[in-house]
Amino acid sequence: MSQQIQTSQAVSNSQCLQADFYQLPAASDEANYRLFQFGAGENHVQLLVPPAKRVTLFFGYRGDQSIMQLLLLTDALRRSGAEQIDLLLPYMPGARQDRICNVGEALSVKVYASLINQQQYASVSVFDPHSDVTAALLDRVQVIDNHSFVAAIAAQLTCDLVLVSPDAGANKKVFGLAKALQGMPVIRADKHRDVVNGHIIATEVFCDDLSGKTCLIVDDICAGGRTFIELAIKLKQKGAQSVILIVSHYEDKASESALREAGIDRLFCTDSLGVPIHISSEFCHCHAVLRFMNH
Ligand SMILES: O=P(O)(O)OC[C@H]1O[C@H](OP(=O)(O)OP(=O)(O)O)[C@H](O)[C@@H]1O
Repeated sequence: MSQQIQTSQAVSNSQCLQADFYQLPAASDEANYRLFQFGAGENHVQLLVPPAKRVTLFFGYRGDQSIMQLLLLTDALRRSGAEQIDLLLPYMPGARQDRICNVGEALSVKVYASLINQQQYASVSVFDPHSDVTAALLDRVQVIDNHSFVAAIAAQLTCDLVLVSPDAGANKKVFGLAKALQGMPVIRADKHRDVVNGHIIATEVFCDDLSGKTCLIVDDICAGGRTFIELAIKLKQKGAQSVILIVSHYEDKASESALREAGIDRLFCTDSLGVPIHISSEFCHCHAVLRFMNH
């Protein structure tokens, strides 16, 4: 009898420990739940099998509608018995809107963070958010830096590498990264942005000669790409042999020809915002973000 009890206890312990994995957007062969929209536009989620008590929920943000899907899926999981939900959040929405730049704006990052906090996740793991404000606002947060992502790329390159910090806001993170990469040299740069229209007015690189160097520009996100276009032009003017852009998040909006013409030779990103489709695979190498999220 005791063996029977031990066996059933062992099974129930392992069930307690084992977490089900859910992902949103759903995988093409998703069998755990279905998601659809009613005619008026509401999303609807239905679980097809009961979840384990512990669930790991990977949420790839795909616009604000996907936030609603996340809230519905979270609710469905809890109602069906999930007691502990750990959220993997490769991209924190609103992370760049971390301060009020113009009168009348919303503090977007706080709004998104409040919604996530209301879900009472056991933990929230965020990959390379724009600034420390994200970590300050989210409850039970774990920030996953870009070190292993950049290290995996740098390991494939045999040339004379330098890191380039594109602006003052990136300095702290890039110097931390340099330390993790056994003291790789850092070139600092800065840009001046008109906060009213978002245009970049000037870019400076604090270094004279980059002859023979392969410059790794490392930043959290490439949106329109103007930051990196202006910077790459300056780096090539200073003699850089090669310029490689490494961003954790890629919005898939920048023009490949504009990036190339400015002197960017390759782009590395993750699929935190989806696999880019408007850029060629010869130019852009996209890594699966889950690999770098300690999962
Ligand atoms: O591809 P782009 O359109 O040029 O945008 C990308 C840049 O924007 C963000 O910085 P941001 O200028 O918002 O930094 P800040 O918070 O320091 O103002 C990000 O960290 C990149 O540097």
